Amino acid sequence: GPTIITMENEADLFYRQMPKVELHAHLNGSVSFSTIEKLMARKPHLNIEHNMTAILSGQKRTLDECFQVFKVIHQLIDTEEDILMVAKDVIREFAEDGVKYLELRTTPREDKNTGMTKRSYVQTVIEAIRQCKNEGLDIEVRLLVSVDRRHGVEVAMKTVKLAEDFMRSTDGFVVGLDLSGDPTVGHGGDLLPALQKAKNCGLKLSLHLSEVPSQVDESELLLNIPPDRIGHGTFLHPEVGGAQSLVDKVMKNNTPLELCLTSNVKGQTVSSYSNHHLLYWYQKGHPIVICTDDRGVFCTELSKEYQLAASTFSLSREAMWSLSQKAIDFTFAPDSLKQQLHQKWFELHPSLFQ
Ligand SMILES: CNc1ncnc2c1ncn2[C@@H]1O[C@H](COP(=O)(O)O)[C@@H](O)[C@H]1O
Ligand SMILES: [Zn+2]
Repeated sequence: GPTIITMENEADLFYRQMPKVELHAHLNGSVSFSTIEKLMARKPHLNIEHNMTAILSGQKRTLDECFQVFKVIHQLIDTEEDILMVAKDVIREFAEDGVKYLELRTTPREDKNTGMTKRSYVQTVIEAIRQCKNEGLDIEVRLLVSVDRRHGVEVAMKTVKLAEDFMRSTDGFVVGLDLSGDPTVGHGGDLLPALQKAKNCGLKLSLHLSEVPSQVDESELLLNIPPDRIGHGTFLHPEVGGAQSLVDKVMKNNTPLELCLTSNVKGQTVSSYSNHHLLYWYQKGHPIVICTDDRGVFCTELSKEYQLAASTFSLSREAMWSLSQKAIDFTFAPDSLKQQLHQKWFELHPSLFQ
């Protein structure tokens, strides 16, 4: 029959073709269903089903239940071979969605049974980035090493050392450190020495901050470092129980916020798309960047997040383009690469806005 191009299809295409920057993507949360299927075939004895690794559309979970999902995914991905396949698939899929610059983040894991060490884990992710580059994929990828706040300051210190070693030894692939993990466990303040050490040695810092309510004291301490970017910042502003002093600090330092709409709605820290704090910061003209967080777990795409933000807040395509272009300046990439990306955006603009 005839092909009917609906408005939705046309918008899908527009946001997929729009060049984009992804700055907040956890590797193991970004694994697509097709990759999960390959992993399940490798490990049939685990008896894992799809609804254990992803939160389908219309479904919601508590944040706590989201963290149970990561445990299942981690069971499926426990060898260097798995990591290589997963990282390559994730990079390829971001490229297919029109992402031109990707900062992946991941928590180094070791596995006594398979012989995987934290060092070989990071090495393997870097190998995947190299292979994708050699295959000519139209995407630049950099890596942030993640500190899981649940594991405490000693592990954090070791992770920082590992990140530092890789930053110095591997032609610029490792650019920073991420603080993540279940925000209801542990206190970010305990990790200050590790985060400070990372900052001092030249690693850029992206910190999950105020992802859940009642973390004013912790956020205050973390903002004093200060971080180079903030993940979520959902409960920073006074209207949601944060504090004006936190907002003032973020604004004084002009610290960009990484915002992940679907993640926050499906994890129920934000009650609906229209109540997302994107609007609060956007109206202030504060630097924000739209991200996916965990595109596999939350069943989304970066293009979809842009489309959702545009439709929820009635933002024009030019406004969305401008957001994606400004995000180039919030990357942890060197200036030369930022310039190349700006050039790419400049060249692609006419093809999207005739
Ligand atoms: C939903 N909001 C979130 N808040 C905090 N941390 C999160 C997160 N989503 C993911 N992670 C962090 O990323 C890990 C999975 O990827 P990697 O194994 O590191 O690649 C999770 O175990 C958690 O530590
Ligand atoms: Zn995150």
